Amino acid sequence: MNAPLDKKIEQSFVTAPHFPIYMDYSATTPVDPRVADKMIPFLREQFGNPASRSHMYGWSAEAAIEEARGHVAALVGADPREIIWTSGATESNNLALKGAANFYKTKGKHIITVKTEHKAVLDTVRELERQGFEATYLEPQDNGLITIEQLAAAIRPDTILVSVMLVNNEIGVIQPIDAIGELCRSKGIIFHCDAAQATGKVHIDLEKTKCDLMTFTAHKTYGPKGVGALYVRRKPRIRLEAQMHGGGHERGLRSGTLPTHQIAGMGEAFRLAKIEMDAELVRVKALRDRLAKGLMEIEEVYINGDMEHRVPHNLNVSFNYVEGESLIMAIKDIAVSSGSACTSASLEPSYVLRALGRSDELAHSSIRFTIGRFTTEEDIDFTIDLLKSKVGKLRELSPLWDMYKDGIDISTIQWAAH
Ligand SMILES: Cc1ncc(COP(=O)(O)O)c(C=O)c1O
Ligand code: FES
Repeated sequence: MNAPLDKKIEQSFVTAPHFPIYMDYSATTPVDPRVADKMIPFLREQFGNPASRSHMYGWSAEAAIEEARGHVAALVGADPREIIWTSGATESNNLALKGAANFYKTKGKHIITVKTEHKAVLDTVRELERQGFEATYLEPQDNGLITIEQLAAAIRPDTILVSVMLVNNEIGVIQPIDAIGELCRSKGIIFHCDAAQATGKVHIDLEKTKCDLMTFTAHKTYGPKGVGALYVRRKPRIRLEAQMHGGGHERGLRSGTLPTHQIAGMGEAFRLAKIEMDAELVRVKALRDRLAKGLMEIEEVYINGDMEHRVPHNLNVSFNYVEGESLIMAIKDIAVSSGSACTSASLEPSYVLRALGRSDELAHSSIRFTIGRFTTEEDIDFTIDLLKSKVGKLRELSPLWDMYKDGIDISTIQWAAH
């Protein structure tokens, strides 16, 4: 896995002389061609700076931005004035957490989050700890979900902020954000939710859900990379300390010239998601269930995370007695990941699966399949056949598999220290 990039690409074209079937939709999605078409005019004729108030170029860019703001707001039941453009979910999480913690620090310094959050939340909370805030990291249950009782027990008089994601990027489980919102509101605590993986997959209604800050990104929902948004509630009004200073764009909350083409793309992607979501979820779920059924025909396969409270496009599976990285190398014809894209560069077992109580071995032998808008039934059937054959071959080489087959309980073996 650690060969130079050009070597890796070259080798992979030897074993699979074409682009592999894409099953990594949670790392990023392809841009929908309709989204790309929407973006192009803002790179060509309508290239104006949306902040230019004195001519047609500026006005048309500004109009595109406000149209897109409306589409993003409409998908999540927000007022367009509650949507602040950012460069993606990482920035939105930083702005939400640092912005709220610093604005409200005189009220208290305690923050609650969950061990299985994305690094863009965990590392930001760690940074806040370095600045003098205190944090509690909730441990999810074996199914990946937290309970409302757990959260209630962690709340202290000085808790100012709770951050719980809507959909987990590795295992796809959906956290109970309606109940979390109710509890936080009743205690006067700000509730931030990272919904990067949720748009177009879970119905979000911020008129109903008592969430104060919500993070979005375009590139997980068939939009371009490098653009996102932060929802900032107006009623009751949530205040933030800006993290980016400059020209005072986005009502002073996020300075910087707005990337019109990116934003127009995000707006179009979210507009399409709203229209097509219900039909798409049914189609994708049928494909995911077909994949799950096929893979479960292999012996010693475990699904990670709750299957009921879960987005329909995610399947995270551990193939016991097979090393995850070797399996990924053996199945070059499909593009999957052994965890989340950001952490797959390290060979550490997934911290998300570890937090669910999975052993190192099972965490190491896990693969995340995430499918989507352009996945076909043929892709699924090909994947099942490929996995059946490669898992079988790798196990033939595994002494542990032989022992398991001979009925030896491996957990009782005393391994030599090294
Ligand atoms: C849950 C979650 N939050 C945040 C991010 C970071 O998003 P972005 O790439 O837009 O910064 C991701 C992407 O992997 C994610 O899955
Ligand atoms: S791309 Fe999802 S973890 Fe970074």
